[in-house]
Amino acid sequence: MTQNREQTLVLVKPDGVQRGLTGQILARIEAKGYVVEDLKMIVPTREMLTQHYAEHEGKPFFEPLVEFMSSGPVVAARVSGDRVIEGFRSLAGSTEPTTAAPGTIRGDLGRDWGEKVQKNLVHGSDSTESAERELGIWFG
Ligand SMILES: Nc1ncnc2c1ncn2[C@@H]1O[C@H](COP(=O)(O)OP(=O)(O)OP(=O)(O)O)[C@@H](O)[C@H]1O
Repeated sequence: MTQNREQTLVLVKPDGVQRGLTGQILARIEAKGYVVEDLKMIVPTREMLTQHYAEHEGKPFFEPLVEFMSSGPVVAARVSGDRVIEGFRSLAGSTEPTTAAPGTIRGDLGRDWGEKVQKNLVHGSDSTESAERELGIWFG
């Protein structure tokens, strides 16, 4: 059997923390068998977010996204497991919470609020390269 143990960065965004969903979100990660290796709650700086969302700089939702992400505490988790990068993204569901599949974090717990940014509760790294880069930003 191929082993592919990886690490990923999971963020519970300010909407998830503010709505008191951190415990439920972490419970889903653990229930699937992934391991929370490190955990912290911080209000991210604009500098961290500009690095984190570098690929979106210049897009119309970039400014509202940085504002939203720095509007309150975020819970950052370093999570490990075999194929955890794609596994967590599958658990999170697609970007738009209104249409994310039921059974996923975004599909079950999220919706649209008529705002400029999709408040979609969580972030998960999308590749091993992104995970390494993002874990450096959030955990140093
Ligand atoms: N078209 C859009 N309008 C408003 N907000 C958006 C839009 N696209 C993305 N966002 C916001 O920017 C974030 C980053 O976009 P990205 O395309 O990387 O989404 P994702 O990979 O599904 O989510 P994440 O990277 O947060 O896991 C999204 O999670 C969402 O909060």
